[in-house]
Amino acid sequence: MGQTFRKLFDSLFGNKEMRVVMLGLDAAGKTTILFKLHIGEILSTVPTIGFNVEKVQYKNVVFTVWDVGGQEKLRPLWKHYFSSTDALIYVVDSFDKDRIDKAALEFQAIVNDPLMRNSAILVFANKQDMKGAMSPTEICAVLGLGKMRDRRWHVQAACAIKGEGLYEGLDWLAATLKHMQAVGVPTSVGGPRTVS
Ligand SMILES: Nc1nc2c(ncn2[C@@H]2O[C@H](COP(=O)(O)OP(=O)(O)OP(=O)(O)O)[C@@H](O)[C@H]2O)c(=O)[nH]1
Ligand SMILES: [Mg+2]
Repeated sequence: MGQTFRKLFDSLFGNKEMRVVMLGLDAAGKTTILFKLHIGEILSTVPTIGFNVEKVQYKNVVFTVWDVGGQEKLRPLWKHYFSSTDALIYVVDSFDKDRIDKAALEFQAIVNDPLMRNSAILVFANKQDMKGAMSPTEICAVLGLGKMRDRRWHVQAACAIKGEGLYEGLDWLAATLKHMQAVGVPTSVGGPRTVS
């Protein structure tokens, strides 16, 4: 009986736990976003060697966010974080025009991986405070999102150091994941993760 109530409560209020992997080239702003979401202030960040992981609760959804270092030598490790992942947060430095094509290539490799074929995709077009930064529409075009008709994706303008756009992005993610689960669309592929 208790279990039944619990299930009813969860289905009404969406007390869900979601696994999210946050990727992007080095210096895109991933760790800044994680810190800002979790503790609401910015500590200075150093390039992540390996990963940071934090639980962030927002709108009855507990996001376990894996923030994985983005340096070139670390990118081959990204795939170890794909199994059982419900959502990808891909962070782009909108001011780094020199590396936007590289960011797009890495993005395509992630979203085309069989283990990521169901995951919802939130793109943060970060560093919008920088004069001359690419707009979310430009980022959307370069990443090739317009062609991805069978996926749930959203590009969110953000400025991580000021915290702008971050909760709007999570709003979309929470609503999208809840909707996918409510209508029975799978969000993840694979069994329990092996990397800890
Ligand atoms: N101007 C500006 N700088 C930002 C913003 N977000 C992050 N930064 C800066 O970008 C630099 C890199 O940020 P990190 O959060 O460490 O980047 P990362 O994606 O975690 O990098 P790796 O750990 O190497 O993969 C830091 O100096 C941040 O202060 C932003 O919105 N605007
Ligand atoms: Mg980092």
